[in-house]
Amino acid sequence: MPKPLKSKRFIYLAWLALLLLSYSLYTLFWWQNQHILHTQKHNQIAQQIAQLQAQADTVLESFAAFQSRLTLTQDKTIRPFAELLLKRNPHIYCLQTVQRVTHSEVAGLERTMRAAGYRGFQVHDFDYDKTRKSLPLKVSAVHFPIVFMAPLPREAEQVLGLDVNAVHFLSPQLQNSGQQVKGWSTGPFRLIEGDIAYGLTIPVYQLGGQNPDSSWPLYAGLVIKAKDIIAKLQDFPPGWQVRMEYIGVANAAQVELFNVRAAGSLAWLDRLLPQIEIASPIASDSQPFKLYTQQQLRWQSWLGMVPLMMAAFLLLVLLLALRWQYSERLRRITVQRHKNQLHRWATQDRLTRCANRQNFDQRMSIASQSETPFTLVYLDLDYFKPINDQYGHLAGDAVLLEVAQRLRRTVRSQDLVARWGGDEFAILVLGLSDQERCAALRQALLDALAPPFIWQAQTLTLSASIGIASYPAEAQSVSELLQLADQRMYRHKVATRNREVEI
Ligand SMILES: Nc1nc2c(ncn2[C@@H]2O[C@H](COP(=O)(O)OP(=O)(O)OP(=O)(O)O)[C@@H](O)[C@H]2O)c(=O)[nH]1
Repeated sequence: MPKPLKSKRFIYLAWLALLLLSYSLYTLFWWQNQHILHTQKHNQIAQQIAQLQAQADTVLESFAAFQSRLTLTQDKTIRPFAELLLKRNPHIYCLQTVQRVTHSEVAGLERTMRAAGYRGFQVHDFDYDKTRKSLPLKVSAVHFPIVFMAPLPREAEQVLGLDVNAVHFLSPQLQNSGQQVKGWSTGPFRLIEGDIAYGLTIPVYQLGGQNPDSSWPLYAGLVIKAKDIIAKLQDFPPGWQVRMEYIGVANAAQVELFNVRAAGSLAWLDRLLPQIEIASPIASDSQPFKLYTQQQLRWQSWLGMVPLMMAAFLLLVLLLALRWQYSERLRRITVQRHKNQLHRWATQDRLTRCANRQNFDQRMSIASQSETPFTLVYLDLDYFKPINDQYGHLAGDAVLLEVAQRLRRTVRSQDLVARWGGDEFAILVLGLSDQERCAALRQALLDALAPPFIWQAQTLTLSASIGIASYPAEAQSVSELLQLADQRMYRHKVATRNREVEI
């Protein structure tokens, strides 16, 4: 049959569509979830870096405050303090002081430092030659020698007094530092040993010190290696890439501080999935950096929740199947109830719930065809019309219902009581044919109707005329039987009337 096949195909398609929809929703939910998780992790990293920056600022400020009470030649006092600070903040690579001197003052500074105990003190250029030896000092108006405070480099004699004048990342700020009162960060630069680092510098307000040319003569500085920042960050899950860029000056020579990928390889299938990318500035006045995080999404995380999803889907299917089965059962029950009702309406009288005339006719023909002897009792209520007229139709209905119940109570369960129409009833009594028993039945019926019926505090008297005829003893056919019973009932009615008239 083409119809069920079509609807079956529709059901399969509907399920497929539902499955696809569920997986699409699941993927959307997963994407959202991954985005939230990524944002949380990104913020966590940004917060960790901001904390390191705040620590670096504090260290530098305390170092500068300490230095403000001392001169550079008193570095024997400064150095232990600087070492202590570094011990407590291992992510800081080194602490240093930077002095601003004019070209003519360089020789004087070298003399003072040598006299203070640094016999090899000499101001060099910042750059090294191929053998890693410092280059001689270039001639320029102002120099910025660096004195390393902690840790003390191995070749201290050689390193002490390096000049940062030529250093692209520091020089411009130092030159203009007359206006600077706050600390500032350098862009990223490569240390001599190859690591990427960045520096922080802050003017030292020397108490009672000289300030000959309105520029700050002394600065405190520190250096942080990028890899020390990375070491402080938590491990990144596979598929992650974290990058930090300097955003302080637009034309900085090097902007990237670090760019790390998480360990662990990705499956080639993962590359089919999209990536999540977030960028945010790191909140710090002196250290303008921007953090970028990128994550290659992985099938592994997508599959992670699939069993749960499958379970939810199967549960849904199960619930729908149960619901369908339940509604199918409900539908069948409703159809059956409907059929029963239709059957009742076809065979029963609506008011009295007795059999109706068609049903009664059918039962009589069945009995006559199977040659079962039976008796027909035909009963017509007396003076029913006046009840209707006097008390109304509702009273008449109540009387008809009461009569039907009394008749049913009087006969056996296998006998059939029917409402013939109006105020007429018929009873089919199977197997009854002898005269005496018929007379007894008539009397029983009259007795059943005899008690008065109380309707809304009104006492109503019930009586009926009864005609009885037996098949096949007294009639050859059903119609003959009906006629005979009717005649006898009528005769009974007339006789009753005459008696009443006589009385
Ligand atoms: N309340 C009610 N009245 C009905 C119903 N069907 C028929 N009747 C009424 O029953 C009455 C029957 O008429 P009759 O048989 O002449 O009334 P009756 O007073 O019993 O007359 P007799 O048989 O000569 O005693 C009519 O007035 C009909 O309107 C019904 O379903 N409900």
